[in-house]
Amino acid sequence: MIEMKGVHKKYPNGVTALNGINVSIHKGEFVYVVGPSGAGKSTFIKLMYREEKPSKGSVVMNGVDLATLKERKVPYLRRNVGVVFQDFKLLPKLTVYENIAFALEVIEESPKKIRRKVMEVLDLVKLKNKARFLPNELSGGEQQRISIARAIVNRPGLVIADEPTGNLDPDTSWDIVRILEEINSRGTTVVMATHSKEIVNTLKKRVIAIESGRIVRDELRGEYGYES
Ligand SMILES: Nc1ncnc2c1ncn2[C@@H]1O[C@H](COP(=O)(O)OP(=O)(O)OP(=O)(O)O)[C@@H](O)[C@H]1O
Repeated sequence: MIEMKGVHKKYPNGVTALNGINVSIHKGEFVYVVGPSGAGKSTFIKLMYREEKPSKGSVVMNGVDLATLKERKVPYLRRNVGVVFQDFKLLPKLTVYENIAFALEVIEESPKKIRRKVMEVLDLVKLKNKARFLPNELSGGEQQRISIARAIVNRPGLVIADEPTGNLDPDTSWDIVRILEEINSRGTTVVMATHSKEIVNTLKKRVIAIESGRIVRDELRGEYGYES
């Protein structure tokens, strides 16, 4: 599904964030990306939805090289990739329903289909009863569940989550990870950057550890491997 070969990323300020990444992630996998602060995890993730381009090397997703993908084709890529952020990034003036529907309106789905799909994902994250609420009327965990609903409403093949539990307490974090597991069990590939030792060591999945821009460990059913 995603193959990176010889990937380097140097930012315009001269910082080298990735320094020779070679990795394949297959359809249906659940992958944790771990490593110290500043190691390059977010940069690694940003390459997968073309938020950043590599300075060198290739990032191929389903046969398409994102390094050379034309700007006007990026929206097509993004339909197949749902992204979840640490700080939710919901639009504050839109209701929960509208935040999710927005992702479908831009691809010109019919109103009937939009309604069905939004209610389906709200059901999955167990927040149907909050459809008319504004984001700031929800708890952090609920906001993150909405942002996951928004990420999956187009049924993407890949969901990327960059520290999705970073702003949440442990119990709420578990709710979020369980939802990501559920999505993964239905066939969606999930890549999640995290600093949560507890989650990584409890739910054994593939672990890719990045340090100073390099993959230093890549294990199936791996451990977090840092003090926390
Ligand atoms: N837009 C940018 N411009 C310049 N340097 C950047 C940019 N984004 C990240 N960096 C630098 O690249 C390096 C890797 O950053 P990155 O955010 O990928 O690390 P990270 O592993 O996700 O860290 P954290 O766990 O703290 O989120 C850091 O030195 C960072 O300062």
